Amino acid sequence: MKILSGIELSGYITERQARQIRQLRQEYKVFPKLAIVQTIDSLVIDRYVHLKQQYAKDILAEVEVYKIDQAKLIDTIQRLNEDNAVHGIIVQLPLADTSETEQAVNAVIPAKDVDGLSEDAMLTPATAMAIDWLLAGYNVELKGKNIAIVGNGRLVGAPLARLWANAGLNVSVYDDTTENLANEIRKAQVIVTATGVPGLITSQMIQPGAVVVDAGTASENGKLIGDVAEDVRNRSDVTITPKKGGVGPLTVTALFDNLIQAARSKAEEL
Ligand SMILES: Nc1nc(=O)c2c([nH]1)NC[C@@H]1CN(c3ccc(C(=O)N[C@@H](CCC(=O)O)C(=O)O)cc3)C=[N+]21
Repeated sequence: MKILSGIELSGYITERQARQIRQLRQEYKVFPKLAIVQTIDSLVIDRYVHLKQQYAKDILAEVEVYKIDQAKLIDTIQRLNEDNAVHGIIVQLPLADTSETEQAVNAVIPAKDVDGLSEDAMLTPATAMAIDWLLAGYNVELKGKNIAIVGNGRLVGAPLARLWANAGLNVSVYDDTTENLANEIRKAQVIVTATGVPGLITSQMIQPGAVVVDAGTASENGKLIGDVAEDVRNRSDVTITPKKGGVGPLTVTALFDNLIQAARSKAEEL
């Protein structure tokens, strides 16, 4: 088993980001700030938010967390849209009431949409960017390969499929309800999975020498658990993301790359 280490790759990018932020602060007096809006009080969500705050500290970015009642969500987003000191806004998903997800992510103005989740997003969605970086960083050639994306969610599957289809790659999108999922996935040399169904992807679905990216984030007893079954990790021919330190940390890094870009656009206006 060969490992695709997101944490290792992110180390290099973090250094570059710290330099970029130092320059923005010193030369332009722009202090990149991310606002995180959260409507659920849960340990898992709190931990994700905490990871972003920790990362920000390392690169000298600023983070403000708004834990609010969902009734105030749209108002809060609009206020942050207008706040000149805020360069990026993320609506931490899931929302307490998921029926408003569409409306909420679309309320973020495109220039500050560092998650890249709204319909008119200008920036690349962070998780898609992270997975793209990870494979490029480990020299995994995507051109000419059959790529299976399992899961068509708003955070990972859908934006990644769009990114890669636009790049002319051969992507097929499935989910946990696809009939004969095993047969479909077996055709792929590269598999990205983000369904949140633990153990969905088993060894018998995976062709020899395949590359597997597990971006599933189900949680069981407060522990993060991916989509890939244990038997896949026992294979010596497969290249795969680790249980910890895979896509997750790179997603945070990608998010801050978008924040830096948003802050730079602001600096150029000055
Ligand atoms: N609007 C929005 N944007 C998001 O980007 C977003 C979101 N909502 N909602 C929740 C998911 C989840 N997510 C993760 C980020 C980092 C790790 C991460 O770094 N995980 C560590 C482990 C962390 C630990 O459990 O200690 C790892 O994989 O090694 C995981 C998951 C971002 N999300």
